[in-house]
Amino acid sequence: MADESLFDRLGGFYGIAGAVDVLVDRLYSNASANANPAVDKFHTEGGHAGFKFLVTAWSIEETGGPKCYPGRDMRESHAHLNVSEQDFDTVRLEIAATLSYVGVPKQEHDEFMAIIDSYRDMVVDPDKRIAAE
Ligand code: HEM
Repeated sequence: MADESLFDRLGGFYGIAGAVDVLVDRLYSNASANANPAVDKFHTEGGHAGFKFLVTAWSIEETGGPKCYPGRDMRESHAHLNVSEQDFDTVRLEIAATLSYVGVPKQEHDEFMAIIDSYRDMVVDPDKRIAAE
């Protein structure tokens, strides 16, 4: 139904948790993401299951599901990572590829990617931000 939330249209808890399961596995072994030493360190130290939980809860809340995200805000949780525009594009590409891989239709794909893009300025380090033309 057109008035269903994005959360519902993505398959609710099970659909979102399933997509994040695939996404985080891909990110942990993504050589381009791990070219950022701070990201590589986090991935090497583990915390795989907890990270999947936080990204799942964030995605549930952002797409109109129940308020259940207990983590830090996006600026605070990425401040120490020196994320460049290129780093963001790497993660963005994995998110888009994962949505495609798990079969999310175009409408829902575009809506979810618009949410991701709205956080770019909070995640990219202010010193590495490339001003929009
Ligand atoms: C809009 C895009 C992004 C979303 C929605 C997102 C989501 C999240 C969430 C929910 C957390 C957990 C926050 C917490 O610990 O309380 C987190 C942490 C983290 N994110 Fe992201 N992230 C995004 C972009 C990125 C990018 C571009 C990178 C790397 C280039 C990245 C790498 C990490 C790492 C390494 C952590 C763990 C930091 C730590 O606890 O030390 N994220 N992210």
